[in-house]
Amino acid sequence: MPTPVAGPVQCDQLHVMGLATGSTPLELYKLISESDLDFSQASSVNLDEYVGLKPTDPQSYHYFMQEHLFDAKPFKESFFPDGTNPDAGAVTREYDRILARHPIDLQVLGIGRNGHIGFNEPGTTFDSHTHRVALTPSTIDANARFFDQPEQVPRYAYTMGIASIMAAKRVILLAFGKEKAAAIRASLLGPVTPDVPAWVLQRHPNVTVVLDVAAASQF
Ligand SMILES: N[C@@H]1[C@@H](O)[C@H](O)[C@@H](COP(=O)(O)O)O[C@@H]1O
Repeated sequence: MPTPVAGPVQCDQLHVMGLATGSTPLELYKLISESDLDFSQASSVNLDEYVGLKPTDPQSYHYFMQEHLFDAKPFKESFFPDGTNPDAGAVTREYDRILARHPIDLQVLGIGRNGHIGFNEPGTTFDSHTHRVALTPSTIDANARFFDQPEQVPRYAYTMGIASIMAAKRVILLAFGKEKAAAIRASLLGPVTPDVPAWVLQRHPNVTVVLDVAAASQF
């Protein structure tokens, strides 16, 4: 019988984790929080952040990550695009520099109902790096459930680009629920089109897709 290893488990292969927000990765973050995994020597980079929200704002993605993962599993360092800085050029250049210094070993991804990844909305070019986006009505509507009033949903966000996501060594795409089924089918089986940003993952050499039955219901 192998002797159980006591104490925290270092993830030797994971120096940099790319992290996503939204309801989809919540269960994953809960499992990690309750595990013996130790990320204190690893870095994290988040996909995106709303423009105009401070890290202390409960609706910010920074706050979300603190609450759902970092309080239980602190990383050595965690990065987000600076949502408080309205100078998009400065924010995106700085985040691209951070990403260049922190190549992602494993990127966690959810997917929007319209096939967006991060906040790369339909039509985003596959060679895009960090940029500022105007959120589509569909995304504003989908994310309104996290806000008291729909008009509180920020209209802009900073997001890693599609090329930034594709540079990750490995990707794990999670999708749960029937409202994701059409986007999943179009992404995994559909023809190439920037209208479904997640389609680009068909070109990535190392993607794991985790679906529940409802999200897989259109295969
Ligand atoms: N920027 C995030 C995405 O990274 C996330 O994948 C998507 C889906 O969210 P949910 O998992 O709540 O359906 O929401 C937001 O738009």
